[in-house]
Amino acid sequence: MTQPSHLTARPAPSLNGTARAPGDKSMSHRALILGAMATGTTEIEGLLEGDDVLATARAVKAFGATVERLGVGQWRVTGQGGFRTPADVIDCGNAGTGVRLLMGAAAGYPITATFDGDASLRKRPMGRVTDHLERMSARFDWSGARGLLPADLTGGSLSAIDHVQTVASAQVKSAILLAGLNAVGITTVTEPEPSRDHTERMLRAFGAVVEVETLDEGWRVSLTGGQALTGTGVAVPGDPSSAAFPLAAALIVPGSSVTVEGVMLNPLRTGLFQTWIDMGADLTITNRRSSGGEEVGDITARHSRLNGIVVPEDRAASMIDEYPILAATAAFADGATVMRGIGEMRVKESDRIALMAAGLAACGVAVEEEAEGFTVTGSNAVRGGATVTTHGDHRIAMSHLILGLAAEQAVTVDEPGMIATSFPGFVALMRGLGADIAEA
Ligand SMILES: O=C(O)C1=C[C@@H](OP(=O)(O)O)[C@@H](O)[C@H](O)C1
Ligand SMILES: C=C(OP(=O)(O)O)C(=O)O
Repeated sequence: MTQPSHLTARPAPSLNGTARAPGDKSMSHRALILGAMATGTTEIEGLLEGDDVLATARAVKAFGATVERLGVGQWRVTGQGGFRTPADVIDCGNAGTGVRLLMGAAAGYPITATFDGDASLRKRPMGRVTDHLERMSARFDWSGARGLLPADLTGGSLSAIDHVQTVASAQVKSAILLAGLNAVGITTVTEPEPSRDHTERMLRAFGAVVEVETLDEGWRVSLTGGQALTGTGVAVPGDPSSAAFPLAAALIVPGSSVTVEGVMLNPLRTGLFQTWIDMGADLTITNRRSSGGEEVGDITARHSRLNGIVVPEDRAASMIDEYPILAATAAFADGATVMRGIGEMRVKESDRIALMAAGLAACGVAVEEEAEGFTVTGSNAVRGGATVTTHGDHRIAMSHLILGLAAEQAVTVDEPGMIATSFPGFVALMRGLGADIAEA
């Protein structure tokens, strides 16, 4: 199927209805990778069938696991208790999580592998992971610039390290812990604020012992090397980072009420929802339950008058992927929404601070960019009427399309095919709620 070159969102009268969030991307990558490292069978339900995760599924198959798709979101991974040298380059596509976690996992085995990705992934810093894997004795050779893909790994014979992070990163933490599983000694990662803990939780579900110590600031996670994983069942709940888009639309389009069911409520992922509540959003969570080792619930958002706030900087790790959509909703708030301490946004699929600032400004929104953040001053009438360059970043595309639903004039985005990396059903889901999003 050919992808449209552009998508346009037109002002919507109101959005109403109930939808289900797609499976969580972070957990989907981890379920496939741990399933492949384990011995035995891992049955996964609710796997996100987005391009990022499908690249990881192909990667773990290349590393020797048997990977079967049993039905929609239902996958079976049969692991060999280790990785073997793959025949081809491991192409992780657009996925930072995929490549960094796979590098960590693969580093623990006596194999070689070449990792690569698309043009965006080739620009993202890998040294934040590979420098530490090298300290553990893995070797990386770079055919181009050091620290940028493609990279050739020679793994095996690792020693544990004690790593103290200055910026919380679940990808760095996870890569080191996955390598640490096959290292000699106790591997420890200390974070200034806790980042998402799906790796730790899932490792325990696969039978590993992972210790967590709460510190005055942040926490310390450790595991002893030489632990074997055993395949298990994984139920992947809905992705809060994707649920954010239809919920945002409901908050800013007058007359709207939207419920998203089955959203994961891990407290290390819900910073955006708390921030919206702090801004005065009418957001209610019902039907809280436990599923697959995570709390999930149904979230209803109704159109709300939002007030700008200063977002606490120590919340950044719990909503790092959500600042683009927060900025889009802040464009409709009374006053300024100040977002700081988020320099990490500049090294995602794009420089998200620069692209949000440019896209919002093109839509007539007052925005001030800083080195490590930005401030959006809202208004109850956002002009829209722009074509926004996304640099192939799914969250930049979706955030501007949502803004277009509530603006005075339509908003168009380029490279909309990239939305499928994290949210392949985005357009259909939004149309089901009454949104007018179509090929430009
Ligand atoms: O571990 C993960 O699944 C993720 C961690 C975050 O990245 P960092 O670890 O770089 O903060 C986040 O931005 C990414 O989308 C998913
Ligand atoms: C940053 C993201 O993903 P990744 O780092 O896996 O590419 C994201 O999904 O917003």
